[in-house]
Amino acid sequence: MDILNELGKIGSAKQALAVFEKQMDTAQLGRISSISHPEILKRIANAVVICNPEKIFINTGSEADRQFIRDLALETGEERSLAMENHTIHFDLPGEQGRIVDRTFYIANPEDLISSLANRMNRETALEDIRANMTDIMKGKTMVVGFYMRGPVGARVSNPALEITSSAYVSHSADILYRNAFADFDKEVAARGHFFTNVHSEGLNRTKDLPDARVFMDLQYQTTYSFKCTYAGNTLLLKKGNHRFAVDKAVHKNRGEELSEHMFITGIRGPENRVTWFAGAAPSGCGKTTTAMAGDLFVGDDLAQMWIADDGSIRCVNPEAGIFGIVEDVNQEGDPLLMKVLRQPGYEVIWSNVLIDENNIPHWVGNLEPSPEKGINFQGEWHFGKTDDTGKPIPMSHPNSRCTLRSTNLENYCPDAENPDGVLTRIFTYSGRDADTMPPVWVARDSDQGVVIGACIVSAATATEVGASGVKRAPWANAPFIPGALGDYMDAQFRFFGNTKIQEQFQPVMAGLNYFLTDKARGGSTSKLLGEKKDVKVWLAWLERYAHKEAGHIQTPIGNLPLYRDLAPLFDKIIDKPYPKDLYDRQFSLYVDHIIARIELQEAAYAKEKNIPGRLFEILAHQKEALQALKQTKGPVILPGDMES
Ligand SMILES: Nc1nc2c(ncn2[C@@H]2O[C@H](COP(=O)(O)OP(=O)(O)O)[C@@H](O)[C@H]2O)c(=O)[nH]1
Ligand SMILES: C=C(OP(=O)(O)O)C(=O)O
Ligand SMILES: [Mn+2]
Repeated sequence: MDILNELGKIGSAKQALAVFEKQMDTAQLGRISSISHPEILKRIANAVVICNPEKIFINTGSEADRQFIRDLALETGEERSLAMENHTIHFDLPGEQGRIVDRTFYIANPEDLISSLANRMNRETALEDIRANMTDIMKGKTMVVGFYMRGPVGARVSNPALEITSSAYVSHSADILYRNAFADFDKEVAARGHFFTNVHSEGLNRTKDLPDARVFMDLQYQTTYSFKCTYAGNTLLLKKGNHRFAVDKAVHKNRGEELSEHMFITGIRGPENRVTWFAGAAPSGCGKTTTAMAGDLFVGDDLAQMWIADDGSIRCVNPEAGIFGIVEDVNQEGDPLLMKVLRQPGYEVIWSNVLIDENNIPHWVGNLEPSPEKGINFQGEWHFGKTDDTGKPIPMSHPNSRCTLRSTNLENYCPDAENPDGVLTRIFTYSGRDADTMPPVWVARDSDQGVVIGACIVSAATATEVGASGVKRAPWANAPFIPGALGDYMDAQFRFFGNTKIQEQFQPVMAGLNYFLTDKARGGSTSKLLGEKKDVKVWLAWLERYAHKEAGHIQTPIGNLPLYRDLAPLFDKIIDKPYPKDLYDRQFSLYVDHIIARIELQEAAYAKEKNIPGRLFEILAHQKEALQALKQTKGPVILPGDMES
């Protein structure tokens, strides 16, 4: 039972056109008449019948249409203009500053296998919930219908998707973050035989309605429903809602041939101007944007869809075309290229949940600029020293404050982002907020070990999820977006990276990265990090040299570690920074008991899941055994030099 159709009852293109004739003016009717695919017309018409908007706007992606949407966002009060031309501020309710994981559900039939890490709701219950909340929800509002491609037009893994929303902020964001494909949409849908549908309304946008807010994903009908919320992670379901559909497709339809990952895509220039492409996973708020921006050639900062091309190489495309990035700690020191877009004129930026001062200038925590004493932020009036109900100081900006901007505005933007053949990707990284265990970089000896690195990411919670806390497992940094069983997803990883179609010269180099190791965990007394943001460039450069067999390594039970004599010159040349040997020793010593505890944590957790490939347990057992043997001879803390052969 398709909920959209069940509630809207529009079963044919003819009925859909009758709805449009009744509800649209001639200009909009003219626009929709260029769409002929009956399924597209039906889904839009059903959404119209259910939500009952006062007006409908078909967004063709023209400059005039973009301007209409920008103006609408100001008119509805969802956005407000700032001092810098083309900059606006949007605030989400204080209680909805991140993804509302507890109110996010997969719509499932009893027989459907849904990830043990996700919420499910049966179809009948979801139907009633959507009926109760979305009927007439757009009364008095303008519904904007947008037609997008998630990925370059013509790319093998790109997916067409509709974004239907009463929020001008959401459609404004969609137009910055995705490729408007109104002109190609009909053709692309016909060629691919599918498209995704997203229906959203913020409703009355009141705190008291937040308990009723929902994010639903219907895998069977590739449709999302979102209501009574505004945060883009909950509402712009072209992003994580449709990412879940793409993951499902990669795992269940094209297993071993395709993957859909929570990864940045960036290129590093190595010696003689060669370009080596990276894709890397990190949980939300753990460094994807930062790493993508550290690259010389930017393609994406959050999502990657990949496939094995006919030449036996792995190709990646970004389903998105912009950044919805965290601004906390973004500053001139660590992020000069992002700062240019944020602080210099000439770019379009939607800010969210930062502090706006009396001169209409945005400010945020960690910008290393002088801070105002007062202003307006995510919780209303703010002044320095203001505390919440519990007496805790309220920060100037919410830790999940964001900026929304187009990739083409970035100085390191690479036009290959639009290449339907993707970028030939050699290096895959996995990272999390790991304060005390893993070194800054280590490389798997083969693809199976690489898959295990991804499976074993552990990370501290961030402000990107409402109510999250503690240190948790974060498999592939993609777990929140894996609809089905983890065992199937893992099997897809082994089959993809181990696919015999991948040619020898294109074999993936798979590595762990950790930017968050602390001084305290390595014998110091402070919680300061043992590195800084700009070091990211060095870790990437070292991996680049390693992939081209121009850097040596130390073999260890967890994988290969860099040599001091390769790193020190890279620190000097790339970021002009001394790299003392004792810092290297602290960063790359193996704290064996910590690592073994991590392995045991993974073994215990995966033992509880069904159908986990045995390969994972073999590799973990082997690592544990080798670590125990090493501990016998070298002790519990092993200097990298003590493992050199
Ligand atoms: N100190 C430090 N902070 C980092 C580093 N990488 C990311 N961050 C901070 O961690 C937060 C999240 O990073 P971001 O790259 O936006 O994460 P994403 O959500 O995965 O894209 C931001 O506040 C960054 O400034 C790093 O290498 N060092
Ligand atoms: C908005 C998101 O992206 P990011 O990984 O940048 O936090 C998210 O995953 O919720
Ligand atoms: Mn990000």
